[in-house]
Amino acid sequence: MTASRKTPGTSPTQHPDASASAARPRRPGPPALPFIGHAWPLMRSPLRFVSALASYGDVVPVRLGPLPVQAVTHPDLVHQVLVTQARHFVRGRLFEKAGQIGGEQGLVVTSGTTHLEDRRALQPHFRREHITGFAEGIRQATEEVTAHWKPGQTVHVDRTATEIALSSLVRSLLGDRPSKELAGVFHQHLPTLSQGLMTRAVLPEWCARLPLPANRTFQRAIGTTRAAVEDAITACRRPGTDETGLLGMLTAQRDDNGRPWTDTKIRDHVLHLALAGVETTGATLAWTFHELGRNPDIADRLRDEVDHTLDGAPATPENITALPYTGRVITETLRRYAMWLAMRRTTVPVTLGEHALPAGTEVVYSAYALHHDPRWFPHPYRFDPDRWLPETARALPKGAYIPFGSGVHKCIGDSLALMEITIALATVCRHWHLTPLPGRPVREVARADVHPDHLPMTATPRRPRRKEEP
Ligand code: HEM
Repeated sequence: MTASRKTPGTSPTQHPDASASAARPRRPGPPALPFIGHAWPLMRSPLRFVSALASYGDVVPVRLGPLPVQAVTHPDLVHQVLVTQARHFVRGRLFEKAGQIGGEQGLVVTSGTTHLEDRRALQPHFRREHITGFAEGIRQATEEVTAHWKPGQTVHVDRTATEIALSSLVRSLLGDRPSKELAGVFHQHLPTLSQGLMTRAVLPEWCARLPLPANRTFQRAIGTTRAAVEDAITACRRPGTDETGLLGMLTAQRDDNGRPWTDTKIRDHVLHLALAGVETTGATLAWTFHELGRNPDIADRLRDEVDHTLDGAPATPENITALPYTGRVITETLRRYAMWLAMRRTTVPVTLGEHALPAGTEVVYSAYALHHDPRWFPHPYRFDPDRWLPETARALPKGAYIPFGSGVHKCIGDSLALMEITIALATVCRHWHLTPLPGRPVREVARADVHPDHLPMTATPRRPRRKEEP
C-alpha cells in the first residue's frame, strides 16, 4: 500500500556532496535589521528566504525578531539534530507557541520522557492494522464533499481538500459518530490558529499582546476550539458510546497507576492531532490536484493507473497498494511543498560539524529548503514524479528528503496521511477531471505548512474505464 511504502531515494550510497561543510566558502549570514532582525523578509517571502540560507553555509545565524537562531541547512547536520543527537534537543520556540494554542500536553510540544511515554501510548493506534479501519470514512468524506459538484463548475480545490482532510480526521477521531459541530469549529478556526502560530513564532512577543483585531480573533479561536473538543470528550465518556475512533482510544487510556487520562490531556492530544494533521494533509492533496491540472501527461498516467487497478471498484486500503505511479506523484508533491520551518533547542553544548552551539541555542531546519537544494534535487522546481523511480532516483544523503521529519518526533500520522491522500485522490480522479482556470496563477503561501493562496479549477465529469474497455 502507498501508505506503508518505504521512503524512496534514501539509499545508503553516499552522495558526492553529502558530507557537511565540504570545502564551501562560508559567508556571513544574511543582513538583519535592528530590533526585528530577519522578521521582515521572513514575513514577506519566507520560502525564498529559507531556501537561500544554504548559500551562506551549513549552519547560518538568523534572527527571528529579537530571537537569535541557528538555521541548519545541510542534510547531514539536520539528521544529527533530528536523529543521532536528538537526545540533546527539546522543542523550540515555535512548538512552545503550539502549546499556547493546543495546550502543553500534546505530542507537538512535549519532549523527553513525557513525550516518549505518550508517543508509546498513541503509536499503536496509527499503525496500518488500525488505520485501515478509517479508510471507508475517508472515502465517504471525499464522496460527500464532492457530491454537489456540477459539470463545468468552478470548484475551490484548496477548500475542498481541507474539507476532505478535516472531515476524515473528525471521522477518525469520533468513529461512527461524526460530529458536525466539531467539524464546523475546526473548519472555521484551524486556519486562523495555524497562521497565528507562525506569525507569533516570527514576530517579537509583545506584538501578540497588542489590542489588535487579529489578536482578539486568535484568542477567540483558541477558546472556541478548546470548548468544542471538551464537549466531544464529555460525549465520548458517556456510558454505551462507541469507542472505535481515536477519541475512544484516548478516553480508554490509563496512566501507570491505572487512572484514566485527564480531560485536559486528552483535549491537548486531540488539538495537536488536528493542528498537525488537517492543514498539512489538505495542502498536500490540494497541491497534488494543482500539479495534475498543469501537467496533463502526468494526470493521464495517474488516471490510467487508477482506472486499471481499481477496475470500477471504490478505493480501499487493499487496492491502493498497487498504485506505484500515484505513489510517486504523492512523493513528489511532498517534496515540492514540504513544511518550511521547524525548531529545536539544545539542552547541552552541541557540536554540529564544525559549529559549536552552547546550551539553550534555538535551532531551525526547513524541509522545504532541503527539498529545493539543487545539490540533491536537480531542477528542484520541476514537478517530476519519475525522479523517484528506483533506477533514476539519485542516492540521497540522510536528511535530504524529510516531508514527515525524522527521529523521535517523526510525524505519527504519516501512514494515515498517505492512505488518506491516496484514497481521496483515487476517489476524485475516478469521476472528475480538474483543470486550472486560465490566467489565475497560484501562489505558495507559508503558514505552518505551505498552502496555495487559492486554487479554483474547472470540474468536468468522467467515467472510469474498466479493464476490458479499449
Ligand atoms: C501530508 C500530511 C502531513 C505532513 C506533511 C506532516 C508533517 C509532519 C512533520 C514534518 C512533523 C515533524 C516536525 C518536527 O520535526 O518537529 C510532524 C509531526 C507530527 N505530526 Fe504530521 N504531517 C502530516 C499529517 C499528519 C496527520 C494526518 C497527523 C495526525 C492525525 C499528524 C500528526 C502529527 C503529530 C502529532 C506530530 C508530532 C509528533 C511527535 O512529536 O511525536 N500529522 N508532521
